[in-house]
Amino acid sequence: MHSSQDNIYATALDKVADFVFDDRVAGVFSDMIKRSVPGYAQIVAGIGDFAGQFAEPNTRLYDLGCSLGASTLSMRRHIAERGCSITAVDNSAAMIERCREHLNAYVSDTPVELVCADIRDIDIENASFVVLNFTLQFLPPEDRDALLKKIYQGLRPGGALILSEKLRFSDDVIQQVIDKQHLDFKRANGYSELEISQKRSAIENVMKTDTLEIHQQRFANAGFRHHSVWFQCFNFASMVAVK
Ligand SMILES: Nc1ncnc2c1ncn2[C@@H]1O[C@H](C[S@+](CC[C@H]([NH3+])C(=O)[O-])CC(=O)[O-])[C@@H](O)[C@H]1O
Ligand SMILES: O=C(O)C(=O)Cc1ccccc1
Repeated sequence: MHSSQDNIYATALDKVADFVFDDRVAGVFSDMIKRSVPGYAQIVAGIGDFAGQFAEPNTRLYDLGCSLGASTLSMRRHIAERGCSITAVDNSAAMIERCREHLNAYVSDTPVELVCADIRDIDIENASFVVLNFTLQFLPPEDRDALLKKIYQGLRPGGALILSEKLRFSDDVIQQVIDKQHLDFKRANGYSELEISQKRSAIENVMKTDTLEIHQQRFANAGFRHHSVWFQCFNFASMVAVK
């Protein structure tokens, strides 16, 4: 197992294709997400702490859009209850393959079921804890409400959902000043202007961000009466919702 530096957008491309989670991206993903998402490490650590708080004996925990398994590993380290299992799902075969290697590199009493599937097609049952760590933003916007409803239905009373997302701001001035902070974060992490702009073109059609207000409305529509942002750095936020 090795992780390489992300230089996917370092050379000028004639045409920037839509971003996909293929083998090439999977191979550099740890580096890419750390250098692109401010607060990522703190959020993943927090997900582990929340898992420790919400895991109930003989229940399931879900990591939806698990990529290389960072959130699953963090959850697994904090589960002290008996009879828990984690279901980690991603529809990228390249991610699932590498995720399996990461999980096998550590020992744990908590079993992980790794599923290569679309999170819109899986059943969610007997869940004490569900994680969507930067995954909902990749679903077509019209499919997001149904997924949150399915999660709410699959959660046990007192169970929780963690939803982390890149936010968009309806106020244009705020959008611009906070986006500048994110761009500076990427520059400080060694991304060139070319890399930043080509990546931006690659994700603009596949990652449609919502405002915080839309997320709050979606939680309420799904049935969640308790929800709050628990972490935010610039335009990246993580929310907790409790059934
Ligand atoms: N419909 C879908 N069904 C299943 N998987 C999907 C779908 N759409 C996208 N994905 C998967 O969601 C993941 C999003 S990355 C999550 C990071 C991780 N949670 C982490 O804590 O490190 C976030 C990012 O790249 O910004 C990718 O692995 C996709 O293949
Ligand atoms: O890179 C960015 O600018 C982002 O907004 C976040 C991101 C991180 C990893 C894959 C896709 C998007």
